[in-house]
Amino acid sequence: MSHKTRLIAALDTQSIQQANNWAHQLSRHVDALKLGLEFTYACGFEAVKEFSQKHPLFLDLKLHDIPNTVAGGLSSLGQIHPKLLTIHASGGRAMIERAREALEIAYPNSSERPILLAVTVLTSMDENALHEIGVVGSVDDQVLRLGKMAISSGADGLVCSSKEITLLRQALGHKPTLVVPGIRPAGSASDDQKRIMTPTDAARAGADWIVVGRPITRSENPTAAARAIQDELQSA
Ligand SMILES: O=c1ccn([C@@H]2O[C@H](COP(=O)(O)O)[C@@H](O)[C@H]2O)c(=O)[nH]1
Repeated sequence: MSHKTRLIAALDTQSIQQANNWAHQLSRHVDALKLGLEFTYACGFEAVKEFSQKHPLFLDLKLHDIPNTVAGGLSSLGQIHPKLLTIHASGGRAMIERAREALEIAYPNSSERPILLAVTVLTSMDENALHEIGVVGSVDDQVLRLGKMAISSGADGLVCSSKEITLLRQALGHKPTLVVPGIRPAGSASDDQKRIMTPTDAARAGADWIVVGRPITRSENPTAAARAIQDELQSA
């Protein structure tokens, strides 16, 4: 059986009404919806909680702090039941281990526990950006280093770009969930995303989930844009 790549639409907005409108238009055409910093800071956790009761949710808050604070943050998720959530791999082994422990306590039933994803290198960064923050070597080296460390520390999966999927699969096998933003349909204008691929190429590379924001939400017809991406994934 061929590998199925699932589609997440990123709803980056400060408006509950806008998020609900998009969810209404998109929920039959995508596999999950992503809320991140913009929605959470503007609309609050009650709004995130309500949303999570209606839709499969990827809660992308990318926690990055000392282990005790990250563990405390995850313990406070309470009634929110995201399907996937994120921390930064660069927070280090102790932070990831504590994040894992906190989730196991907060969600004792493993079938309800969110998939813990560690962000390797943001898809908006290229090699120059990495060098500027003092990382020597290639993006591939850094993704691989962080990816191996994060999985061995208890992360269930990684956020990476499509360009690193083959490398990560060779090193880590097929168990880790690979979630891939930086997706741009052919012909898209360039923007802040640096390590990009089309939906077709990401599916062929073996992404478990792709995350697509602006190509859907800024399109004149978000439903048609999501359906076109699903069609690409089906025929990849
Ligand atoms: O490395 C990363 C990690 C997370 N993201 C998030 O994905 C979406 C992508 O949105 P687009 O509009 O399709 O660029 C966005 O919410 C980011 O926060 C990422 O892009 N890269």
